[in-house]
Order: sequence, then structure tokens, then C-alpha cells
Amino acid sequence: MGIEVVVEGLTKSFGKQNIWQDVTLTLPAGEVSVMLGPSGTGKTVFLKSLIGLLKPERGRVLINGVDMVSSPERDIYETRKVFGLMFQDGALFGSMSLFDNIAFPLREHTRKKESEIRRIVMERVDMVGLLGAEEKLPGEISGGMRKRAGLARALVLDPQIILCDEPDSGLDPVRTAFISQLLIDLNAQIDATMLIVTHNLDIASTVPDNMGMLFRRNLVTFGPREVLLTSEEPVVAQFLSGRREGPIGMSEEKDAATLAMEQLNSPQEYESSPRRIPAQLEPSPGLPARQAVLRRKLRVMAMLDQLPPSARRAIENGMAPTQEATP
Ligand SMILES: Nc1ncnc2c1ncn2[C@@H]1O[C@H](COP(=O)(O)OP(=O)(O)OP(=O)(O)O)[C@@H](O)[C@H]1O
Repeated sequence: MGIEVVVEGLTKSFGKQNIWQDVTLTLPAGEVSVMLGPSGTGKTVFLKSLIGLLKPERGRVLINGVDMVSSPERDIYETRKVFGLMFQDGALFGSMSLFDNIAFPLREHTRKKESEIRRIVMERVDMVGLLGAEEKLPGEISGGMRKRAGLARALVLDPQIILCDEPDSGLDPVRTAFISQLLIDLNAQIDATMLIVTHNLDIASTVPDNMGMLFRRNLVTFGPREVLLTSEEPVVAQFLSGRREGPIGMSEEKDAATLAMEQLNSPQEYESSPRRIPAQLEPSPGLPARQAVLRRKLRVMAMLDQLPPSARRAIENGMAPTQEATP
């Protein structure tokens, strides 16, 4: 099963430029979480900080008791092995076949025999729907296939935590829908903790169990999907509805005068209306139910009293006890 990731008071700057400060959240073990935020708010910097590739100046990232910020490099290096990383462009080696790209981490980090490597690689190739394409070079396949190959490579070391940086970038809506389903299927099959960085509203509303949002150098919110999808917090509501009116501007934030003018001119855009919560994707037929769903239901039910009324209503409507929830 996936491992919990505990982030406490994380602050990162580059020189004088503060990227975000005092970020505190827990990625629940085995659940899928998404980090949203306008461009340039430091989502990629956040992913890189979780694996210890970037060093925040304050705070901790605890994984199995190892702090990825300040533990000895040897411990950080060892802990990095529990991660699978999928970068925006698939980050494949252009001169290697998909097979060799996917086999790379196994050849680099393990002493497995070639026959065993072949078995594992082909299993992952099958999982991401690339059977038959394994001898092709990255330049000979589509962007969507490259992403899936990147995902297969992220999976060969049986990661307990998977980080995906914009799995949808450069994909058309249909391929984005396929990658969303793939992420859910993957979670059903390997029960890993997953964090996805994306701008894509379809992914945000149908894939994750939990959602967070970075804006103005802060984590605006992090919590169960029902809380964000019904949130009346202006930044979250604007982002999730993809409208121009609201605190987010072209260069991240609008000044107070522009905001006041907008509110005067189109007050209805600011009024909160009941928000419909789209159904979360289910694993494809034939796959096991996601373990995360039951764990999350119990966790969310336990925190129900502390949630805003809109989220409470949505949860009560959508989370009536089902067979799954019976122990
Ligand atoms: N190694 C670095 N050195 C200096 N500045 C950096 C470095 N890496 C990132 N930044 C800066 O940190 C800020 C956040 O970048 P980041 O790529 O994390 O944003 P993002 O939210 O992922 O954006 P997008 O959604 O557009 O990919 C940017 O201003 C970027 O220029």
C-alpha cells in the first residue's frame, strides 16, 4: 500500500523570490490527490521538494520517518526509491526504444536478470496499453503514447508514491480522458499514494480523492474533493469554473481596483450558486475496487462536523453507506 506524505510548514524561495510559504498538508496513504494552481505558482517546485531535488529553506517532508528536506543525503536517496515520477514530456531518452526506456530504472537500480526485467517491463507496457509499441523510438509515437510510456517507466520499481507533473499537457480531450482512467485504474491495481499536478478541470473534478490549490504564495486549501468542488472560496471557485471574473488574473493576481470594478459590473458572477459534484471515475470493469475509497469514506465521515455546510450536504448525498463501506 502507498505511504502517507506529511508536509509541515514548507517554505521555498529562489534568492529573494518567495515561491510559497508555510505549506502544510498530508497526502493520505493510497489516495489520489491533485495540486491545482495558476501557472507559475510553484506546483512543479512543490513536487521536486517532495523528493528532495529542491531544498526548501524551512519545514519538513516526512516519508517513513525520513525528512526529505534535512535528513542525511543517503537516507533521502534511499527514500527516493519509493517514488515513481512522471514528468510533463515523459522525459524519455530519444535514442532508446520504449522497452529500453522503461527498463532503464530496473537496469540502473536493481540486479535483476534480463528475463525478469523483460517480464516486469512487458507487464507495465500492458498496464498502460502500449503492447506492440515497445520497440518504437519516442520520436515515432504520439505525445499521449510518450506520456503513457513515461508512466510505465515510473511504475517499474513498484513505487508506493507516484508524482505526475501535468499528465494532460499537450493531449486532446479524448486522450486526457484515457489518461484520467489510466490513473484511476493504476490506483486500483497498486494502491499507491498519488499526487497529480494539473490545470485540467476534467481531471480535477473526476480523478482525485483530495484536492489542493496554490495561489499567492500560499496553499489556499487542501482537502477532500467534495470540499473543494463545493468551495465558496473565491480563488478556488474561479479556478474550478474557469472564468475570468475573480481574484486570479492573467499575471496571477488582479489588483484591488480591477476586482472592485468587476464586482460592481457583474455581481451575479460572484454569487455562489449550488455546485454540482461530478461523479468520481470508477476503475475499469474487471479491476479491483479502489482500497482508497473505503479508507477515504471513513476519514471524511470522521471529519464531517468540521466541514462547511455545502460540503457536508454533498458528502451526505454522495456518500450514503454502500456495500463497500460495510466492514
Ligand atoms: N531552479 C529554479 N531556479 C530559480 N527559479 C525557479 C527554479 N525553478 C522554478 N523557478 C521559479 O519558480 C516559479 C514556479 O515555477 P513552477 O514551474 O513550479 O510553477 P508551476 O506552478 O509548475 O507552473 P506551470 O503550471 O506553468 O507549469 C517560477 O517563477 C519559476 O521561474
